[in-house]
Amino acid sequence: MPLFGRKKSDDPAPLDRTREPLPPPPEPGPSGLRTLDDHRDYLLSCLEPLPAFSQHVLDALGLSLCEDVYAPISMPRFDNSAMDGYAVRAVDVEAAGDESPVSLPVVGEVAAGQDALHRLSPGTAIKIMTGAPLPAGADAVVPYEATDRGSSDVRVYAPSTAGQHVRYVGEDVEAGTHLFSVGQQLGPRDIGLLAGIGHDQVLVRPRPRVAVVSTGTELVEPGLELGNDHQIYDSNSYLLAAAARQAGAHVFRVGLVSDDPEQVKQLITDQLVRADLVVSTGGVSQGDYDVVKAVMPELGATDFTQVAMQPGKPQGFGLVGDDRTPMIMLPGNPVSAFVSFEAFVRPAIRRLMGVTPYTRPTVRARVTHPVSSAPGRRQLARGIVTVDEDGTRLVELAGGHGSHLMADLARANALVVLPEDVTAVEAGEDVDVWLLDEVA
Ligand SMILES: Nc1nc2c(c(=O)[nH]1)N[C@H]1C(S)=C(S)[C@@H](COP(=O)(O)OP(=O)(O)OC[C@H]3O[C@@H](n4cnc5c(N)ncnc54)[C@H](O)[C@@H]3O)O[C@H]1N2
Ligand code: MOO
Ligand SMILES: [Mg+2]
Repeated sequence: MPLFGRKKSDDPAPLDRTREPLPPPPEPGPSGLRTLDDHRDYLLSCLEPLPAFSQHVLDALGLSLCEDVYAPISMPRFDNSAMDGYAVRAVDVEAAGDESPVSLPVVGEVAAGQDALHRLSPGTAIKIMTGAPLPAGADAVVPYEATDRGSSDVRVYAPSTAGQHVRYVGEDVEAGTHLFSVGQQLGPRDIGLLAGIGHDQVLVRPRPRVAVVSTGTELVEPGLELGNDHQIYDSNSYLLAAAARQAGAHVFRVGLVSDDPEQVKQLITDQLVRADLVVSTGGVSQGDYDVVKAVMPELGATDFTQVAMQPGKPQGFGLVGDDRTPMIMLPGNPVSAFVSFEAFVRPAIRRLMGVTPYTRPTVRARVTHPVSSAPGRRQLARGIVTVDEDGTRLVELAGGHGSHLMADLARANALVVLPEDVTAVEAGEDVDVWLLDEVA
């Protein structure tokens, strides 16, 4: 069954989200706001990995395996040649040298894919190509370069030893070997090995179908004319669709909807037939037109809260519609939306995919300039990480803290994570960072 374009009703065992009530949301932390960790853990506790599908191995790239895989065949399947040359008995050419070549009659030939029809008799040679089965009676291969490449007789100019240039059955993988475990995320080399043992299908968790929606009456689709002096282009649905795709999701970028309660409700409802997760931006703060917060409780999403983080303080979450599809409602400022994606949506996508760890690994880096942070909030500042000639990881901030500063976000390659109780870091101190890109 194709994974793309599948409807939820196609799922072999649709998730039954109706039985278990949601756990109660966590209590506020020391600052009076919910901590980032509590909010993320709460979201994750309300999600379960998607049901497994049998999938073509190539389309399983990046997906999490739902079966243990054992090798049905050995690799190599048979003793074979590692070189183009002549199959011989090593003992027949042990005296060979530049000045004292050994001459052997060539009694046959075997290429890759062919059966080795003849048994090698003592004192003879059989032409053999790389990957061809070693004829019975032979125990070594002499490469062409050590011979005169003769056709009816061959002169061998170098001695050989038993086993030379022979690849033995099972020396790579023995039939029955346990190769892959449940939960393993498949990379290109794994897919090569799966194909090598003959698997065209594997059982994996599918890519979550993630619908991304921007809300805001001021928004205009990129490529269209801005209608008045105060309209802006919708960057969030592109930013988050790209980030979700990079995280492994199959993304539907739904685009934008104005701050009209009925339109927001209708558009979200329309997505529920296909989405495993809905992500929206905007409309979750205190404003008069913050409609997401106003209308989503009618569809079942009720957890609107403030998280002790900067940026990304206002957050919404809930299960919406009859089948209680998870929906994460992020703040509208683009940097807040992105940082919230990293803190909550990326882990949620990974949880749906059954891929661990859910969170980005934290690494350490040395700040090159002093950094300040608001008390009581976990700071997730845009940073630029480099590696100096001693191999020390350095980080400087990319511009200011403003959550509208998109160009600084684009040139950053990391988020600098400062704990809630830290208000200042001096140059030369080490801090935690999440690397967003590979840093040399
Ligand atoms: N009185 C208060 N006002 C605000 C508070 C607060 O605590 N009290 N919090 C501020 C913080 S922090 C954030 S973050 C924002 C969150 O706002 P909303 O989630 O309600 O988002 P909007 O009001 O819809 O938009 C905020 C801002 O972002 C721009 N935006 C929205 N969507 C997009 C998009 N798709 N592409 C580009 N830019 C977008 C929008 O034009 C606004 O400038 O609230 C603060 N206010
Ligand atoms: O929380 Mo807002 O995201 O600080 O700008
Ligand atoms: Mg607002």
